[in-house]
Amino acid sequence: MVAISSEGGMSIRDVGMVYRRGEQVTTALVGCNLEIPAGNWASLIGASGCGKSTLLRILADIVKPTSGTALIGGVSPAEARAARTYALVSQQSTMLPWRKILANVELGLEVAGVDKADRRRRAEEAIELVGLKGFEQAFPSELSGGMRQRAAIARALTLKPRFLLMDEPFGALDEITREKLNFELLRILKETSATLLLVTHSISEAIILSDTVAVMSPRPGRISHRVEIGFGHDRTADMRDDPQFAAYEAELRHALHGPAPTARPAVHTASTYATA
Ligand SMILES: Nc1ncnc2c1ncn2[C@@H]1O[C@H](COP(=O)(O)OP(=O)(O)OP(=O)(O)O)[C@@H](O)[C@H]1O
Repeated sequence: MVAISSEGGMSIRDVGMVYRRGEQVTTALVGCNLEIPAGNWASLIGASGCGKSTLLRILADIVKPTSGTALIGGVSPAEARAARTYALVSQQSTMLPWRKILANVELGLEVAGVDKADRRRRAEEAIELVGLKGFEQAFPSELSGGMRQRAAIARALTLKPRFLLMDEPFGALDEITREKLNFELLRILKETSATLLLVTHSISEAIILSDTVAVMSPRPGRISHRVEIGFGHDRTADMRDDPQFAAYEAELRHALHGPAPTARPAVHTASTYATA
């Protein structure tokens, strides 16, 4: 059973987004609705350009919706940003190349004005949580892509965010590293009780990391389908062997691409079976 706290989760209500650049007008989102209770994990999947990142950027207060309301912990994204209740991790999360990993992980705390001893302690804790202990004094260029992404997650975790907004955080990684980080993220989510909204192109990643997978229709994007993933929060790699996992995959594939083409029935004629 998934514990749901009463603190307030994330809420997207009737959100629309129109981008205007000179003459060019792009309707990215229309009438989007999504409720993510506190402590729950949700993913957004959908065709390229359907507005997944736009929804995430609205919650992260990077862009303002042209209509509707977004709430994060019961307050506007701007208020949540000021209160530092959420952290954003994206595929392009960058590490400053001239700073060692520890100093990079401390960066958010430094900007927040946290004193040196406290930020060192919290950065070390986060580094341990993501499994990078021993690499505090390495430069980003000395780490693999997966390790750098873990460092980006550690940096996000130092602020102890109640909400994690993740935009294709593992998109640039190979399959094996990606799966490993999926399960590390699950452990971290359980330990921190954070509420997650993840954008991903991977159906299996969405199932592994979510209580709810929201499917978006092609542009203009809206939430067209939702699948509740009933695996609870005690998940192990074995979940992929559960027949229910395949059923969720099929349902999501169907929601994304329509029904799978049925194989053309083989036509057997007398000559098919003719023997010489
Ligand atoms: N800053 C912007 N100015 C103008 N148009 C934009 C801007 N950002 C996104 N768009 C447009 O809005 C639509 C949705 O883009 P968005 O990046 O949200 O989609 P997405 O589903 O995240 O795509 P992908 O899966 O390819 O990353 C696209 O048509 C895109 O061109």
